[in-house]
Amino acid sequence: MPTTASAPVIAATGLTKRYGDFTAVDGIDFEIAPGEAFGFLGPNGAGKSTTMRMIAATSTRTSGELSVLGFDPADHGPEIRAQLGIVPQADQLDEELRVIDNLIVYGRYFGLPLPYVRRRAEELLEFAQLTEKRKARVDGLSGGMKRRLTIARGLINAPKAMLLDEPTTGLDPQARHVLWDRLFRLKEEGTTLVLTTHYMDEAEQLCDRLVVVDKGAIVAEGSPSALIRQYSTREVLEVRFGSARNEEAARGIEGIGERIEVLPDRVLVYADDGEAAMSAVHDRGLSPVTSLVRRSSLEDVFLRLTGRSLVD
Ligand SMILES: Nc1ncnc2c1ncn2[C@@H]1O[C@H](COP(=O)(O)OP(=O)(O)OP(=O)(O)O)[C@@H](O)[C@H]1O
Repeated sequence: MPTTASAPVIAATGLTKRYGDFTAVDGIDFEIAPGEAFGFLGPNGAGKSTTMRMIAATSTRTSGELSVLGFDPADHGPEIRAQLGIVPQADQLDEELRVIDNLIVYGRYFGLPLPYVRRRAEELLEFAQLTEKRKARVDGLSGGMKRRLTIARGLINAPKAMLLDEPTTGLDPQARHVLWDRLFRLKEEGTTLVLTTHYMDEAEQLCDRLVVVDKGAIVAEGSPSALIRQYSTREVLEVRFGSARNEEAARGIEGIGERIEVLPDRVLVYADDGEAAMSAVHDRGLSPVTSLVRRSSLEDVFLRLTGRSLVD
């Protein structure tokens, strides 16, 4: 049955994917509302791409329930794919074709009429800030431009939801910001965005709500700010004593703030007031080589929940 305005765009219950004995996605539950920007945040291998492939009906689930735009992907793959915009992890552009022709050829796959596809392709080039490159061959574009073209291509069929698998992995900081700006605009226009990422800043920038995934399971769910409030302190003091001395120094810091994490290169002191924690460290006669106070982030949430960093 097609979806209604208030029904979730995507809903999963006990969604599971096994490859032989290995469970890549382990009974996850989530619901994504229309117009929401929803993220799967987790490290490499957490099962994010597998989940995206099940949503896009390009991989079958082993068990559980999944509804995408009101359809079951097991039976309605083509109907689902016709209404989704898909941005895979690796750009699959036709490198030898010109920029504009990549959009036109892709639009024709959907059986859309040529005059419509031509008009829409021009609009999307404008959106992707690639109008000046419309006649360039794809193999001459930068990584950021290729990503934007892949996003434009995913929008050719005016999708009800965009699936973006690690949209900015491999891009330099400036290209990431340009891309975030474009995705932010889509979000403002009300497009449902479903994205995977292992970058906490990307999740914080773009997601209204996210699930933190680890080893195929969801370990927490909420808005970025709610997750930070629930699982971390307001601020974090980062102190470095030199790699051989961090463990020993951490013992001297014990009792300051709410919690301490010792990483190979630094000690994190979780405290609502980071400056006060820094004074307390100095009062104990400890003098770190470097110290800084920052706000808590989703990286801290992940560390708290799993004991590991998002990016190795
Ligand atoms: N076709 C497959 N056969 C066997 N194992 C697979 C297959 N596809 C994925 N896996 C395994 O399932 C786990 C989850 O992979 P998945 O690609 O979904 O993770 P991910 O969170 O998207 O990470 P990445 O960003 O590295 O893609 C990994 O351990 C991966 O090796």
